[in-house]
Amino acid sequence: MAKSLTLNDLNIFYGDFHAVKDVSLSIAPKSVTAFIGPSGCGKSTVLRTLNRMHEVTPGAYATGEVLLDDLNLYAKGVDPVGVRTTVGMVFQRPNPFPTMSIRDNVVAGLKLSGVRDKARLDEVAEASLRGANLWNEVKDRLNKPGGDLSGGQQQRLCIARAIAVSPQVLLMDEPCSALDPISTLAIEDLINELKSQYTIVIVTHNMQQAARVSDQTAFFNLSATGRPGELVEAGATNEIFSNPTRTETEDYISGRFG
Ligand SMILES: Nc1ncnc2c1ncn2[C@@H]1O[C@H](COP(=O)(O)OP(=O)(O)OP(=O)(O)O)[C@@H](O)[C@H]1O
Repeated sequence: MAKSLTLNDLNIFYGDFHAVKDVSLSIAPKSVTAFIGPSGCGKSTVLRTLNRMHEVTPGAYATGEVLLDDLNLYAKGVDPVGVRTTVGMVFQRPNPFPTMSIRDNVVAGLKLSGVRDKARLDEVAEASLRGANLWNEVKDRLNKPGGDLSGGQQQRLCIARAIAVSPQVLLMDEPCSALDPISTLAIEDLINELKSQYTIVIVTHNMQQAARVSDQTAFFNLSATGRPGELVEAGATNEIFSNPTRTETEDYISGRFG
């Protein structure tokens, strides 16, 4: 079941460095939200706090709340490993285990959590590969290494791996930046299909991509180097692109800076 995310007064730090300031944002279930903004404004940092990946960096921490429906992911007693299963992540560069088979790549998370039944693993591998629009291309070579696939196929394999553990939210950090235009369109089509089941948040530098795939756009900026990044405005993507409230949003979207 896809869930909502609510960020309340989120402040994010790397040791002494205040990287992102006072972010409050609501993300509806089964929607796609795009994070846009110039380099260094904190898009990836905010994304990583949504599944507690951020705190893997030594000295990094966040204050405020991230609610998954009603559950505060930062409440005492919440297991960050469990959070990362519920809120899955796909990275900029496809990162399958290169020598592991395609099938085993998809079910790696399930195996780690103790599932051993072969029929069950085969079933999840097929469903996840179908869900990632990769099944037809790989069904005859499931035992070949994941590293043999093209870049676009590897990224869809990583999406299959992320959905195999039945997450409620999918985070994508510039998932197309290492891909050619045709593979990029395949991933965008896939995002459109996945949002019927998952809540999706995507960081992108590509304005057309944000306009094509997202329902909501959040524009981040920073007032000067060394200052924390801030959420300037968020709203329905067609509004943000056609009629932004703030001049800096308009300047960024129209390519006047960033
Ligand atoms: N591991 C880290 N340790 C210390 N500072 C970091 C770390 N990761 C990011 N930062 C700093 O936090 C700020 C926000 O970085 P972040 O990568 O989130 O920005 P971004 O908007 O995603 O940038 P880009 O579009 O270039 O990927 C930057 O000043 C960056 O240097």
